[in-house]
Amino acid sequence: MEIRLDQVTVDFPARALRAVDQLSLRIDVGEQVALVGGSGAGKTTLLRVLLGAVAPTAGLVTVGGRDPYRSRAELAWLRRRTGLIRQRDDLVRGVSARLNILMGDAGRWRLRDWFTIVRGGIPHQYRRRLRHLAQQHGIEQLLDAPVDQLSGGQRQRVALLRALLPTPALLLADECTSGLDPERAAVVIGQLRSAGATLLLTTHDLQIARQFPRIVALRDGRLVADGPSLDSAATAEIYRSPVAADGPPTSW
Ligand SMILES: Nc1ncnc2c1ncn2[C@@H]1O[C@H](COP(=O)(O)OP(=O)(O)OP(=O)(O)O)[C@@H](O)[C@H]1O
Repeated sequence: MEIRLDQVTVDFPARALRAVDQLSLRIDVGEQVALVGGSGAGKTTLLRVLLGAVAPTAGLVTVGGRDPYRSRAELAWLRRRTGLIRQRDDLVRGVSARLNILMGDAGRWRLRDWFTIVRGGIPHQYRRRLRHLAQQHGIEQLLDAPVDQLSGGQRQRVALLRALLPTPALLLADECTSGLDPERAAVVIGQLRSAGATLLLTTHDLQIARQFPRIVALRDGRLVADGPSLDSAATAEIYRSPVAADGPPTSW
Protein backbone atom coordinates (compact mmCIF):
# COMPACT_ATOMS: atom_id res chain seq x y z
CA MET A 1 0.00 0.00 0.00
CA GLU A 2 1.31 3.42 -0.86
CA ILE A 3 2.00 5.82 2.00
CA ARG A 4 2.09 9.58 1.57
CA LEU A 5 2.84 12.09 4.26
CA ASP A 6 2.76 15.73 3.33
CA GLN A 7 4.14 18.19 5.88
CA VAL A 8 2.78 16.13 8.76
CA THR A 9 3.17 17.60 12.25
CA VAL A 10 2.07 15.97 15.51
CA ASP A 11 1.98 18.05 18.68
CA PHE A 12 1.24 16.79 22.18
CA PRO A 13 0.09 20.07 23.73
CA ALA A 14 -0.15 18.71 27.29
CA ARG A 15 3.63 18.23 27.20
CA ALA A 16 4.30 21.18 24.89
CA LEU A 17 6.02 18.67 22.65
CA ARG A 18 6.31 18.35 18.88
CA ALA A 19 6.80 14.62 18.22
CA VAL A 20 6.66 14.84 14.41
CA ASP A 21 7.75 18.01 12.68
CA GLN A 22 6.62 18.84 9.12
CA LEU A 23 7.48 15.42 7.81
CA SER A 24 7.01 14.64 4.13
CA LEU A 25 7.56 11.09 2.96
CA ARG A 26 6.42 8.84 0.18
CA ILE A 27 6.64 5.06 0.31
CA ASP A 28 5.53 3.18 -2.78
CA VAL A 29 3.56 -0.06 -2.99
CA GLY A 30 5.74 -3.00 -1.94
CA GLU A 31 8.64 -0.90 -0.64
CA GLN A 32 10.48 -2.14 2.45
CA VAL A 33 11.70 0.64 4.68
CA ALA A 34 13.57 0.77 8.00
CA LEU A 35 12.67 3.79 10.11
CA VAL A 36 15.58 4.56 12.42
CA GLY A 37 16.18 7.11 15.13
CA GLY A 38 17.09 7.44 18.77
CA SER A 39 14.64 7.14 21.63
CA GLY A 40 11.91 9.77 21.35
CA ALA A 41 12.67 10.55 17.69
CA GLY A 42 9.02 10.07 16.74
CA LYS A 43 9.10 6.61 15.13
CA THR A 44 6.20 5.06 17.03
CA THR A 45 4.17 8.25 16.73
CA LEU A 46 4.62 8.07 12.97
CA LEU A 47 3.36 4.47 12.86
CA ARG A 48 0.39 5.51 15.00
CA VAL A 49 -0.39 8.30 12.53
CA LEU A 50 -0.45 5.70 9.73
CA LEU A 51 -2.74 3.46 11.77
CA GLY A 52 -5.27 6.24 12.21
CA ALA A 53 -4.55 6.36 15.95
CA VAL A 54 -2.97 9.82 16.29
CA ALA A 55 -4.40 12.60 14.15
CA PRO A 56 -1.81 14.98 12.73
CA THR A 57 -1.98 18.51 14.11
CA ALA A 58 -1.19 19.68 10.59
CA GLY A 59 -0.49 18.15 7.20
CA LEU A 60 -1.97 15.37 5.15
CA VAL A 61 -1.65 11.62 5.41
CA THR A 62 -2.95 9.04 2.96
CA VAL A 63 -2.47 5.29 3.07
CA GLY A 64 -3.52 3.33 0.02
CA GLY A 65 -4.97 6.59 -1.29
CA ARG A 66 -7.32 6.92 1.71
CA ASP A 67 -7.24 9.42 4.52
CA PRO A 68 -7.73 7.44 7.76
CA TYR A 69 -8.94 10.57 9.52
CA ARG A 70 -11.71 11.35 7.07
CA SER A 71 -14.28 8.79 8.18
CA ARG A 72 -14.74 5.61 10.17
CA ALA A 73 -15.21 3.74 6.90
CA GLU A 74 -11.79 4.85 5.63
CA LEU A 75 -10.22 3.87 8.93
CA ALA A 76 -11.90 0.43 8.90
CA TRP A 77 -10.75 -0.09 5.30
CA LEU A 78 -7.18 0.68 6.33
CA ARG A 79 -7.20 -1.45 9.48
CA ARG A 80 -8.44 -4.48 7.55
CA ARG A 81 -5.40 -4.23 5.29
CA THR A 82 -2.76 -3.46 7.88
CA GLY A 83 -0.79 -5.89 10.04
CA LEU A 84 0.83 -4.54 13.20
CA ILE A 85 3.63 -6.18 15.16
CA ARG A 86 4.60 -4.47 18.37
CA GLN A 87 7.65 -4.63 20.55
CA ARG A 88 5.84 -5.64 23.69
CA ASP A 89 4.24 -9.01 23.83
CA ASP A 90 0.54 -8.26 23.49
CA LEU A 91 -0.73 -11.80 22.98
CA VAL A 92 -3.81 -12.87 24.93
CA ARG A 93 -2.59 -14.99 27.83
CA GLY A 94 -4.30 -18.21 28.82
CA VAL A 95 -5.45 -19.10 25.32
CA SER A 96 -3.82 -21.08 22.56
CA ALA A 97 -1.35 -19.88 19.95
CA ARG A 98 -3.95 -20.84 17.32
CA LEU A 99 -6.62 -18.58 18.81
CA ASN A 100 -4.14 -15.72 19.14
CA ILE A 101 -3.24 -16.06 15.46
CA LEU A 102 -6.89 -16.24 14.41
CA MET A 103 -7.55 -13.03 16.32
CA GLY A 104 -5.54 -11.26 13.66
CA ASP A 105 -8.63 -11.40 11.49
CA ALA A 106 -11.30 -11.12 14.21
CA GLY A 107 -12.78 -8.06 12.51
CA ARG A 108 -14.07 -10.33 9.73
CA TRP A 109 -15.38 -13.21 11.83
CA ARG A 110 -19.02 -14.09 11.22
CA LEU A 111 -21.26 -15.65 13.85
CA ARG A 112 -20.54 -19.17 12.58
CA ASP A 113 -16.80 -18.46 12.83
CA TRP A 114 -17.23 -17.53 16.49
CA PHE A 115 -19.06 -20.81 17.14
CA THR A 116 -16.32 -22.81 15.39
CA ILE A 117 -13.59 -21.00 17.30
CA VAL A 118 -15.33 -21.29 20.68
CA ARG A 119 -15.50 -25.06 20.10
CA GLY A 120 -11.74 -25.12 19.49
CA GLY A 121 -11.96 -25.40 15.69
CA ILE A 122 -10.56 -23.38 12.81
CA PRO A 123 -13.05 -21.76 10.40
CA HIS A 124 -12.59 -23.38 6.99
CA GLN A 125 -11.41 -20.18 5.27
CA TYR A 126 -8.36 -20.04 7.54
CA ARG A 127 -7.37 -23.71 7.63
CA ARG A 128 -4.97 -23.85 4.70
CA ARG A 129 -3.33 -20.51 5.32
CA LEU A 130 -2.93 -21.06 9.05
CA ARG A 131 -1.34 -24.47 8.48
CA HIS A 132 0.91 -23.09 5.76
CA LEU A 133 2.09 -20.15 7.88
CA ALA A 134 2.61 -22.34 10.95
CA GLN A 135 4.74 -24.78 8.92
CA GLN A 136 6.69 -21.98 7.28
CA HIS A 137 7.54 -20.49 10.68
CA GLY A 138 8.11 -23.79 12.44
CA ILE A 139 5.34 -23.62 15.02
CA GLU A 140 2.85 -26.17 13.68
CA GLN A 141 3.45 -28.37 16.76
CA LEU A 142 2.72 -25.45 19.08
CA LEU A 143 -0.66 -24.28 17.82
CA ASP A 144 -2.59 -25.89 20.69
CA ALA A 145 -0.23 -24.68 23.41
CA PRO A 146 -1.31 -21.80 25.64
CA VAL A 147 0.94 -18.88 24.70
CA ASP A 148 2.06 -18.60 28.35
CA GLN A 149 3.96 -21.85 27.86
CA LEU A 150 5.90 -20.63 24.83
CA SER A 151 9.35 -19.07 24.79
CA GLY A 152 9.83 -15.39 23.93
CA GLY A 153 10.94 -16.26 20.40
CA GLN A 154 7.97 -18.59 19.87
CA ARG A 155 5.54 -15.97 21.15
CA GLN A 156 7.12 -13.51 18.79
CA ARG A 157 6.38 -15.87 15.89
CA VAL A 158 2.77 -16.18 17.04
CA ALA A 159 2.49 -12.37 16.97
CA LEU A 160 4.02 -12.36 13.49
CA LEU A 161 1.55 -14.95 12.21
CA ARG A 162 -1.34 -13.03 13.76
CA ALA A 163 -0.27 -10.02 11.66
CA LEU A 164 0.24 -12.12 8.51
CA LEU A 165 -2.96 -14.20 8.65
CA PRO A 166 -5.19 -11.65 6.89
CA THR A 167 -2.55 -11.21 4.11
CA PRO A 168 -1.98 -7.53 4.88
CA ALA A 169 -1.07 -5.05 2.17
CA LEU A 170 0.81 -3.00 4.76
CA LEU A 171 2.95 -4.32 7.61
CA LEU A 172 3.95 -1.97 10.41
CA ALA A 173 6.54 -3.40 12.79
CA ASP A 174 7.50 -1.41 15.86
CA GLU A 175 10.86 -2.50 17.33
CA CYS A 176 9.78 -6.09 16.82
CA THR A 177 13.38 -7.32 16.73
CA SER A 178 14.54 -5.77 19.98
CA GLY A 179 15.51 -8.40 22.51
CA LEU A 180 16.27 -10.96 19.80
CA ASP A 181 19.78 -12.16 19.08
CA PRO A 182 21.13 -11.01 15.69
CA GLU A 183 20.54 -14.37 13.99
CA ARG A 184 16.94 -14.63 15.16
CA ALA A 185 16.39 -10.96 14.26
CA ALA A 186 17.67 -11.62 10.73
CA VAL A 187 15.23 -14.53 10.39
CA VAL A 188 12.33 -12.34 11.51
CA ILE A 189 13.36 -9.61 9.07
CA GLY A 190 13.51 -12.20 6.29
CA GLN A 191 10.02 -13.41 7.17
CA LEU A 192 8.63 -9.90 7.22
CA ARG A 193 10.33 -9.00 3.93
CA SER A 194 9.04 -12.10 2.18
CA ALA A 195 5.41 -11.39 3.16
CA GLY A 196 4.90 -9.35 -0.01
CA ALA A 197 3.44 -6.33 1.80
CA THR A 198 4.64 -2.76 1.94
CA LEU A 199 6.81 -2.86 5.06
CA LEU A 200 7.76 -0.14 7.51
CA LEU A 201 9.85 -1.29 10.47
CA THR A 202 11.11 0.93 13.27
CA THR A 203 14.40 0.18 14.95
CA HIS A 204 17.20 1.75 16.99
CA ASP A 205 19.59 -0.74 15.52
CA LEU A 206 21.58 0.13 12.41
CA GLN A 207 22.55 -3.51 11.91
CA ILE A 208 18.85 -4.25 11.47
CA ALA A 209 18.27 -1.19 9.28
CA ARG A 210 21.07 -2.22 6.92
CA GLN A 211 19.06 -5.29 5.95
CA PHE A 212 16.58 -2.98 4.22
CA PRO A 213 16.84 -1.42 0.76
CA ARG A 214 15.75 1.96 2.13
CA ILE A 215 16.49 3.65 5.42
CA VAL A 216 14.60 6.68 6.69
CA ALA A 217 16.13 8.40 9.71
CA LEU A 218 14.36 10.70 12.17
CA ARG A 219 15.67 13.00 14.81
CA ASP A 220 13.36 15.12 17.00
CA GLY A 221 10.49 14.29 14.65
CA ARG A 222 12.33 15.54 11.58
CA LEU A 223 13.61 13.61 8.63
CA VAL A 224 17.41 13.67 8.63
CA ALA A 225 18.17 11.03 5.99
CA ASP A 226 16.38 8.93 3.39
CA GLY A 227 18.18 6.54 1.08
CA PRO A 228 19.69 3.08 0.57
CA SER A 229 22.20 3.64 3.38
CA LEU A 230 23.07 6.12 6.11
CA ASP A 231 26.22 8.17 5.65
CA SER A 232 28.34 9.04 8.65
CA ALA A 233 26.91 12.59 8.85
CA ALA A 234 23.36 11.26 9.16
CA THR A 235 24.46 8.66 11.69
CA ALA A 236 26.18 11.37 13.74
CA GLU A 237 23.05 13.50 13.50
CA ILE A 238 20.99 10.73 15.05
CA TYR A 239 23.67 10.10 17.68
CA ARG A 240 23.40 13.68 18.78
CA SER A 241 20.04 12.95 20.36
CA PRO A 242 19.93 13.70 24.11
CA VAL A 243 19.46 10.02 24.87
CA ALA A 244 22.73 9.20 23.13
CA ALA A 245 24.61 11.79 25.20
CA ASP A 246 26.28 9.04 27.22
CA GLY A 247 27.48 7.39 24.04
CA PRO A 248 25.74 5.49 21.31
CA PRO A 249 23.82 2.31 22.12
CA THR A 250 26.10 -0.68 21.69
CA SER A 251 24.04 -2.12 18.85
CA TRP A 252 24.94 0.90 16.68
N1 LIG B 1 0.46 10.14 23.75
C1 LIG B 1 1.51 10.92 24.00
N2 LIG B 1 1.37 12.01 24.77
C2 LIG B 1 2.42 12.82 25.02
N3 LIG B 1 3.66 12.63 24.52
C3 LIG B 1 3.85 11.56 23.73
C4 LIG B 1 2.79 10.65 23.44
N4 LIG B 1 3.30 9.67 22.64
C5 LIG B 1 4.59 9.96 22.45
N5 LIG B 1 4.93 11.08 23.11
C6 LIG B 1 6.26 11.72 23.11
O1 LIG B 1 6.60 11.99 21.76
C7 LIG B 1 7.99 11.79 21.55
C8 LIG B 1 8.18 10.77 20.45
O2 LIG B 1 7.77 9.51 20.97
P1 LIG B 1 7.82 8.17 20.11
O3 LIG B 1 7.28 7.08 20.96
O4 LIG B 1 7.19 8.41 18.79
O5 LIG B 1 9.40 8.00 19.88
P2 LIG B 1 10.20 6.74 19.35
O6 LIG B 1 11.14 7.27 18.32
O7 LIG B 1 9.28 5.65 18.96
O8 LIG B 1 11.00 6.35 20.65
P3 LIG B 1 11.42 4.89 21.21
O9 LIG B 1 12.44 4.39 20.27
O10 LIG B 1 11.99 5.21 22.58
O11 LIG B 1 10.18 4.06 21.28
C9 LIG B 1 8.58 11.35 22.89
O12 LIG B 1 9.12 12.48 23.52
C10 LIG B 1 7.37 10.83 23.64
O13 LIG B 1 7.54 10.96 25.03
